[in-house]
This record gives sequence, C-alpha cells and structure tokens, in this order.
Amino acid sequence: HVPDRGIEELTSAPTKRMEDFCPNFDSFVSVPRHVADSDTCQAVMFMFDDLSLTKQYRIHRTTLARFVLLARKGYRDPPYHNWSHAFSVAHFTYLCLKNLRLENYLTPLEYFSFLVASLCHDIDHRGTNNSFENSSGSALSGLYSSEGSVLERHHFSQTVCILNREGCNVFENLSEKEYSAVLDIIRDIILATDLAHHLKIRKDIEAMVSQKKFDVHNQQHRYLLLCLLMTASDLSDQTKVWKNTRQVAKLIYQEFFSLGDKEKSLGKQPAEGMDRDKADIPQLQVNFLNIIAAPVYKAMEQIWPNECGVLCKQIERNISNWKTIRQKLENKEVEKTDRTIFEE
Ligand SMILES: COc1ccc(Cl)c(-c2nnc3c(C)nc4ccc(C(=O)NCC(C)C)cc4n23)c1
Ligand SMILES: [Mg+2]
Ligand SMILES: [Zn+2]
Repeated sequence: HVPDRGIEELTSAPTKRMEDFCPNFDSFVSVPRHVADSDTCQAVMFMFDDLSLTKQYRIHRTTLARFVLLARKGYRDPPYHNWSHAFSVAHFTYLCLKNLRLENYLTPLEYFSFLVASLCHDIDHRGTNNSFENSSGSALSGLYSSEGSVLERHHFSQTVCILNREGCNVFENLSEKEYSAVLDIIRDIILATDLAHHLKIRKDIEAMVSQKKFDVHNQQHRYLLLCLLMTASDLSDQTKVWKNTRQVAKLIYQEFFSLGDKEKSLGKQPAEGMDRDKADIPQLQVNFLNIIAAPVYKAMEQIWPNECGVLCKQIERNISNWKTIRQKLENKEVEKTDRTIFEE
C-alpha cells in the first residue's frame, strides 16, 4: 500500500523551482546526490513536468506521485544499489533528454520509456551480482538463469508489477499497442544495464558513433544509442566532482566486500575485486574508469562534442586522482587503509 501521507505531500506541496533542489539542477555539472533525500520524489516529478511528459501523456498528478513512491519503496537499502543510486541515474537520464535534445534521436515512446526505465532499472537489488545469484542457486537464478542477466530480469519484472498496480500506471493513457511497445523498450533498456551486455555490444556502439553514421530511422541504431546512454546514466557518478566519485567508490566497495564476506562464509573464493583482503581499490578504479567508464562518455562526445566534453574531462580528473592515491600507497607514503583512500 502506498503511504497516503506521501501522496498528499507530493501532490499538494508547492512545486519547488529547480534551483531549490540543487544548484544547476539541469546541467551536467550538477550532483544529484546533493539533493536532499526528502526532496528526491518531488525532484523526479519535476523532471517529468520539465520534459513535458506529464502534459504530453496526460499523466494524472496522483498517478505520477503513486508511481514514484512505489518505485522508491521497491528499492532495498544496500550501501550502493539503493534509491539514491536510482535517483542519480534517473537525473543523468533527465540531463541527457534535456541537454542532448534526444527528441531528435529517439521516438517519443523511447524518449518517455528511457526516464521510466532509469528510475526502475535496479528495483529490489540485493547488493549481490549475477555470478553470486547463479552460484548460490538463489530463487532469482531459479527463475531466470536460463536466459542470463538474472538481476536485470528481476528489476524489469518488478517494474511491470508497479505499472500494473491500480492508479500507478504512468502509461495509462497509451493505447494497447503503444503500451506493449513501451514494455518492450523498458525491457531492452533494463536488460542493457547488465555490464556483461554492454561489454558485448560496445564494439557495435563504437562503430556506429565513429563513422558519424547514426541514422534515426534505423531501429538498431536507436537501440544501441539507448544502451549506450543507459550505461552512461548507470555510471554517471564517475562524471561528477571528485568527492562524489570517491564517496560512491566507498559505497560500492562496502557492497562488494560484504558480498565477498558472504561468499567466504559459504566456502567460496570471491573475485579479487570483492575480497577486502586482496582488493587494490585505486588500481581497480583506474582500470574500471579507463577500460569501461571513460569509453562510454568518449562515444557520447563523438555525437555531442560540445555538450559531453565536460563529462570526459571530469572522468580524466577522477582517473588522475586515483593514480595519485595509488602512487602514494606504492611509495608507502601512507598506510593502505580506508582513511587514506576515502578521506582527505
Ligand atoms: C552497469 O552495471 C553495473 C553494475 C554494478 C556496478 Cl557496482 C556498476 C558500477 N557502477 N560504478 C562502478 C564503479 C565506480 N566501479 C566498478 C568496479 C567494478 C564493477 C564490476 O561490476 N566489475 C565486474 C565486471 C566488470 C565483470 C562495477 C563498478 N561500478 C555498474
Ligand atoms: Mg543493475
Ligand atoms: Zn544501476
């Protein structure tokens, strides 16, 4: 049951101006994790309004409020894969929709689905990963392991459940045909958040963006673009100021090391990146940012050189900061403890 107090507050609250949420709210330099937790649901409703989605799809205020509150309620509270992550991912998607003029690259239904999928893309995440779900023979792996992307299929199924709830369906004014198209788009987008999937298609993405060949009438091109932008949103904490990047890494490794501890307690040897006794965090982060994150924003820069340059520059700064920390640890200037890695 959606907390009624929440709906009352959300629908009757005086709409805040965007600067009230955080400075430069609609610019890539803004940091969504600086938005007060108590303002995040209102900020999400503001994004739908600001992109004219509420008007265009005649979304009833209470329907939008219920949907946002249920999405929020669907998240658990692991260190990283929680509502704060979902909000910051949805915010980056909002920034792309607005600043990259995505109405010129996507169909109207893809444009609308992208924001909804971003908000819901990690619903009911347990702070695990697909290899743990599969190796532990969890209920989710029982359901989905034959198709792969176990967690992502669960996130999608949870999203459909929310949309099927009475008075929560933001797509309620679409035709049957449009609604089924939207579910297919949301499914593709959420399945694309499996990093293994991104690693499979990134050569195709780079081929498409390098020859400046993006063709808006080509369904495969629009699909690859949506996958690229969804991964960009999922990793977008890495394009923000260093303090945010460092704090997020701290949360990610808290989640990874708890999972590693759990694997050890089950008599399994965790991967090095999940093992608190082995992980060299600065080195792991230099690798992740260089090999996986930076190429995502470089691909975007090829399509939108003016708007996305700032993202690539910030990632480079963050990589160099991790290299400096790594150097200090190697020179034994500092002890390798959380304090030295994650504090000033
Ligand atoms: C897009 O889907 C996801 C899912 C889960 C996570 Cl945590 C992330 C994610 N978001 N930010 C980060 C940062 C800063 N570092 C990371 C370091 C390693 C890995 C990881 O999963 N490595 C194993 C894989 C390469 C086989 C993920 C990292 N990550 C993204
Ligand atoms: Mg995910
Ligand atoms: Zn995510």
